[in-house]
Amino acid sequence: MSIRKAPLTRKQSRNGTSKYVLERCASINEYYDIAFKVMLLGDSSVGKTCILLRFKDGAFVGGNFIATVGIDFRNKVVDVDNLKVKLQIWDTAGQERFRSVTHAYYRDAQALLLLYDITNKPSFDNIRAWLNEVHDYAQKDVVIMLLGNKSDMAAERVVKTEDGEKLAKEYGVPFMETSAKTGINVELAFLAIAKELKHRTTQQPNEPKFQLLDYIESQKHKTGCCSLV
Ligand SMILES: Nc1nc2c(ncn2[C@@H]2O[C@H](COP(=O)(O)OP(=O)(O)OP(=O)(O)O)[C@@H](O)[C@H]2O)c(=O)[nH]1
Repeated sequence: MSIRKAPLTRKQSRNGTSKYVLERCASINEYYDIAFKVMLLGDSSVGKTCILLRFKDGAFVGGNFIATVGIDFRNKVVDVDNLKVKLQIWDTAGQERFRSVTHAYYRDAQALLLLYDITNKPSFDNIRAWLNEVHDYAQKDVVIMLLGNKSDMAAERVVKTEDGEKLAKEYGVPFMETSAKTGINVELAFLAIAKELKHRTTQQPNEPKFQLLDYIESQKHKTGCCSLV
């Protein structure tokens, strides 16, 4: 196995924004062109681990709930416009007692997926507190996406789709409802993030900016009226 191109890696600039430079990859075992770090955040039991495992392995690992201790990660390489994009996805513990551990990782993340559970109102109400943490600890130009998970549990829903949309609009971030159980919108969420990060990195000055919200909308129309929510 060989590396097709030198991967791009992030360099932190003084004003807190990130820049990417071409660097030779040391390992010959990793077949990718660009690598990004993505973090999953949200209250305990909203489904962060299940969303990650659904994306990584294409399966729902439900059943007994085992809370994440500290932090864990998985890699997945996806194709974006003929480039191999490696997403290193950090799964954080939602429990309060691990917060100081996870804060240390925010700074390295280029994207954050912020989850709540549509059957758990406090997990939605806490999104504002999570966004405050993001503001305090993450890079200024970090890509954020809001996900309302467990959309398969319609009978137990307590957070309306419109409330998720409204909150996302208020903060200017994309929003989708997902289900780690059925898999709906899980791949799309990660692919949209990968596309956004790839375009930010490789965009030429004369190229039009990639529109993340428009991309998500267009995928929604491709796959039917309600596939994103
Ligand atoms: N029905 C349904 N159940 C889900 C879904 N996602 C997760 N669950 C269940 O919710 C519980 C918690 O899921 P986890 O993925 O472990 O939650 P977490 O956010 O990683 O929790 P912490 O590790 O404590 O932060 C488990 O019992 C899962 O089976 C989903 O989309 N639908």
